[in-house]
Amino acid sequence: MKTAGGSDDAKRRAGESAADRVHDGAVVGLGTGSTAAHAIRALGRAVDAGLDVQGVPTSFQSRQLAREAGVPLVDLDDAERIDVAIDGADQFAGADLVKGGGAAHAREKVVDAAADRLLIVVDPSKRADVLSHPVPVEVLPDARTTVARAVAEYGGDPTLRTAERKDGPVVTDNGNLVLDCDFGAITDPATLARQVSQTPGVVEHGLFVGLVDEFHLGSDAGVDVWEPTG
Ligand SMILES: O=C[C@H](O)[C@H](O)[C@H](O)COP(=O)(O)O
Repeated sequence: MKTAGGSDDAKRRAGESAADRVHDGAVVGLGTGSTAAHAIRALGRAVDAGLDVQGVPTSFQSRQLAREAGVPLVDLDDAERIDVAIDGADQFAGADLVKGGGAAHAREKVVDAAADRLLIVVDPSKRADVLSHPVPVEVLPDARTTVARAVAEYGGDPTLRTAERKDGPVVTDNGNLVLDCDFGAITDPATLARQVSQTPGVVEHGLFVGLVDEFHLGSDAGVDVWEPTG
């Protein structure tokens, strides 16, 4: 599992803090990544202690982890509602995020946007004044070149994500490819998000604009919780 970034203790504090917010009877979106994994494990312990929840996984990884932790699952298309989603981020600035370091951002965005409340769990290494992390763009395999050309026209530098323990590209849970697109400093995330979304062949991108209800930032000292403004 990807563990880059801050300390595991900081991630654990953030994940446990968000899991504490989940009420009995809730349907919970289960984000992907090393920080959301701590929330899933904490939910599993809460289920052992009697909490009644159903989890909606956002990836193969979060489904497996939830199974191991004992969190009962419901598929996204069977869930009548999602009360709260808990998810990580690769970078945040103000209320906006870059996600998709684990290539799970397409399903994450569907679940996170459908949730009544989205709680984002992060550590201090994710904080920025302006977003500048390369934006993962999931593309239909045949559209890789045309999307890469369009991204270059928007001022981005696209790189096909390659696998670490397989020759060739990363293939997402949805059977698609990922272009990591470096736009430098992203001063207008909403406009860039619209441009990339409108590009034929793009399945989903990792810019999450205006979706967050609450941040849980774990550090070695504790957890800060706040609601973004604007
Ligand atoms: O595709 C993966 C997700 O968007 C993750 O939530 C994101 O990459 C953050 O992961 P981590 O908590 O491991 O840094």
